[in-house]
Amino acid sequence: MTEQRPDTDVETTEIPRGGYDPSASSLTGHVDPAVMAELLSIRSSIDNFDATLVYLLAERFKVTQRVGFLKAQHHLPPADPDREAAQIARLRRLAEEAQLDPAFAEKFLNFIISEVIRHHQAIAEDHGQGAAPADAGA
Ligand SMILES: O=C(O)C(=O)C[C@]1(C(=O)O)C=C[C@@H](O)C=C1
Repeated sequence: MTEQRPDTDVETTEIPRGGYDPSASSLTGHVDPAVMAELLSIRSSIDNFDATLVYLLAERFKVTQRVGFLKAQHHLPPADPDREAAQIARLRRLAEEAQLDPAFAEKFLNFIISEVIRHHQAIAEDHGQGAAPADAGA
């Protein structure tokens, strides 16, 4: 027997759970309805990509948190500049192959890595040892 969902669970408006309105736009009323319909259709794909990015980033931060704990336990410095240089060179190459601006790929990776390093430093401080200097352990 299939379980009945309570009435309160049933979506009664066009705005889905979480209050997100995929049709929110400053262009409403200013654009031909057919153009608006095409725009909304393309935007639904953008929404899927953005959701995927969030999930991917969440998973990346989960694994880098493990690195943060490992580094803190073994008194290793939060940043590894040689590793970063290798990652950036690789991502720039991949970006070129994918017709993505390599400068953007580099900026994006640097942005993520600097946040990871901040997290590593916080983990190290929670372990009561503070952040190790960048060249320590080299
Ligand atoms: O691989 C590491 O050592 C990490 O700490 C992860 C990571 C990354 O986010 O990829 C972050 C900081 C380091 O400078 C290099 C790489």
